[in-house]
Amino acid sequence: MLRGMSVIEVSNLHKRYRDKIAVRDVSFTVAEGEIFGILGPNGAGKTTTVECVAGLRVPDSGTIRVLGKDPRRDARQLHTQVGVQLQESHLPERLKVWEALHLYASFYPDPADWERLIDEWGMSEKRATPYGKLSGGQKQRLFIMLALVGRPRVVFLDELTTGLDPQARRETWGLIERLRQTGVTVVLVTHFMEEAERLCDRLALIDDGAVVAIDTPRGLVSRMDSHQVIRFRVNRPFDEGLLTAIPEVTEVAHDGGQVVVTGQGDLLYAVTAVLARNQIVAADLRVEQANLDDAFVALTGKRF
Ligand SMILES: Nc1ncnc2c1ncn2[C@@H]1O[C@H](COP(=O)(O)OP(=O)(O)OP(=O)(O)O)[C@@H](O)[C@H]1O
Repeated sequence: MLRGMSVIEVSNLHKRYRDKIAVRDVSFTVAEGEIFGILGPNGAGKTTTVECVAGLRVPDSGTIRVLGKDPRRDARQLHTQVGVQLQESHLPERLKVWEALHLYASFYPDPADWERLIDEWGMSEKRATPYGKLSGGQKQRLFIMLALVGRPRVVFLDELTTGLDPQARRETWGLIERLRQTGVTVVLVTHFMEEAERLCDRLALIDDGAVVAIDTPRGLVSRMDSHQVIRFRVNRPFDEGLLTAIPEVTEVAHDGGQVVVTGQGDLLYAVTAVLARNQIVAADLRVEQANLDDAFVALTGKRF
């Protein structure tokens, strides 16, 4: 869903490193206030794309506008409006949380009140803790705060939750959802489907340096709605022809003791009606809903 004007416009981005084409042809726009995900497997070209858009790398061709400006030519003007948290960021081990924020705040003419940021991001108790003593999740919080201390309008977050345990990852997701409420536009690079599904308003699926699809998570998954899977166990042997004769059914298979029926349309109703009519009891019945994983596989023919 587009909420406002485009704050990022990328057209036909291309970038190679010597003989390796990292980004073949990437185009997308990001609207103000969106959380826009760039999702793809390792090596797909996500980081290179974001580094070009953030003005940290020079593309070989293509055009990029961030808040109407060129990230390289207008770097000085954009500096105060764009916050970046890069993959595998590091700080000196002994630098304390407050010192890092104090230092970063000094880079901006009109920084956020970083004492308040510390409170808002639940780091008051860690205020005087050195970077090297923070947990993975706390380090990520600090990096988000550092990306926000210049009061940016656009924030790039690259692989924010990679390396975090599931609980810390979920906590970080909660924090990013809070970012949404501040109205800041977020570009989130990730290779976690679940993360993209939960957080992003829209997503660009990237594979092998090119955009495969751009849509809302729901929109991407709904492309898969024509493909449903039902699993169940039966109380007695039965004639499979009963199921294959159903127009909605495309395939009937077995997985261990389970019957696995694939099909489309109102598959669940059609299958359960036939089973009931034939006095077959379906136990442990489960409908598998398509997710982003399935969408990615269907769109690229690959698994993450
Ligand atoms: N500085 C570089 N020099 C040469 N090749 C590079 C460089 N940086 C990236 N690459 C290659 O370009 C391709 C795209 O890399 P990129 O880091 O943009 O992908 P990614 O989708 O962010 O992957 P990951 O999730 O692993 O970070 C990869 O094949 C990578 O090996």
